[in-house]
Amino acid sequence: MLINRLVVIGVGLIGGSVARDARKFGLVKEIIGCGRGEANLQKAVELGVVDSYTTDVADAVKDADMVLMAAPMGAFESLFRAMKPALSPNTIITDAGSVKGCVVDDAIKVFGEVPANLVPAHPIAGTEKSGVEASFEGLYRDRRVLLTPTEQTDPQATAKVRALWTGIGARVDEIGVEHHDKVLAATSHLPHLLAYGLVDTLARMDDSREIFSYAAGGFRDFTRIAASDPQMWHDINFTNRKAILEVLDLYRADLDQLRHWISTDDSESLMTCFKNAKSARDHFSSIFHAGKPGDGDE
Ligand SMILES: NC(=O)c1ccc[n+]([C@@H]2O[C@H](COP(=O)([O-])OP(=O)(O)OC[C@H]3O[C@@H](n4cnc5c(N)ncnc54)[C@H](O)[C@@H]3O)[C@@H](O)[C@H]2O)c1
Ligand SMILES: O=C(O)C(=O)C[C@]1(C(=O)O)C=C[C@@H](O)C=C1
Repeated sequence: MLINRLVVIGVGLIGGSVARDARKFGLVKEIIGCGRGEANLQKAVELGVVDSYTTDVADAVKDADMVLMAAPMGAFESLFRAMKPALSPNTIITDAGSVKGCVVDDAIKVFGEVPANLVPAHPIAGTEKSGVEASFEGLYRDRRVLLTPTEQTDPQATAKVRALWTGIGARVDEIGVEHHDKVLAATSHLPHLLAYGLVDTLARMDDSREIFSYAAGGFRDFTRIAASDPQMWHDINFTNRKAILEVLDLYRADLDQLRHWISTDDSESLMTCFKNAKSARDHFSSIFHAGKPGDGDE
């Protein structure tokens, strides 16, 4: 058995999906859920996603082999504080958060250094749905998971977290914390910001929301992710502020360029941009296997 007692803090889409597969693949003996919303945790027990739950973080982690933090990024510092008095030095702490630098920073704030058994991780898979009822088996099959161990991280702890993810079918890579946050700002955080921004702009153009009656597949594909949980994305934008602002500024300049080409009838430049973008998007489709809920290319 890889893990005797797994504690999942935040049993939502991501934590719930890991728990389902960890059980299905026989990687864990016991799963304890922990969080704030009792109704969600009760549902998690009813669905068989966790064996039991508690809303007391210290109580949850005290005899854990591994703790998986799958709550919004803004909760991490207070979760570290709450678990600190009860943590055994043998307990591995890992997470599924979308930003990695803040996990390391929050850990240093609370523990005074990066604990040797902290293995920050990020599964690059999800959907726009949230809560345990949105969790499902197979979310991580053939999906990438990025581990960002630090120089202080014990390689045995990293190996165990890697074994959890590969055991549920994911493809695991290791990457530096800063590089992770820059790349994800560009490929995940900026698209979500733009989708939220566009839908809000259109909603404010038309109080009656009549405009949406005439929208179809293009609008749906561009904006699916604006249906994601606002708290989660609020936290991501503030915890990865620097990298997001950098790529947002780059995109703003390019938007101005697009505007300029249209206003000056620069057909060649606009066409070159669209052809480049199509070629890059076709390449992405060829390396990304779609076909799961949320993939958008179905
Ligand atoms: N949704 C995605 O596509 C996706 C993909 C990869 C990683 N992530 C990351 O995974 C984490 C969880 O996202 P999710 O989509 O499962 O969200 P979710 O809303 O489905 O689940 C989050 C859970 O955390 C609980 N929670 C909220 N505040 C808490 C607190 N202070 N203490 C304890 N529990 C708390 C909520 O009750 C909920 O059950 C986030 O950090 C997110 O950035 C999300
Ligand atoms: O498919 C979706 O709905 C997602 O938003 C998943 C997605 C992304 O691809 O940007 C969102 C946040 C993550 O941290 C990882 C994956």
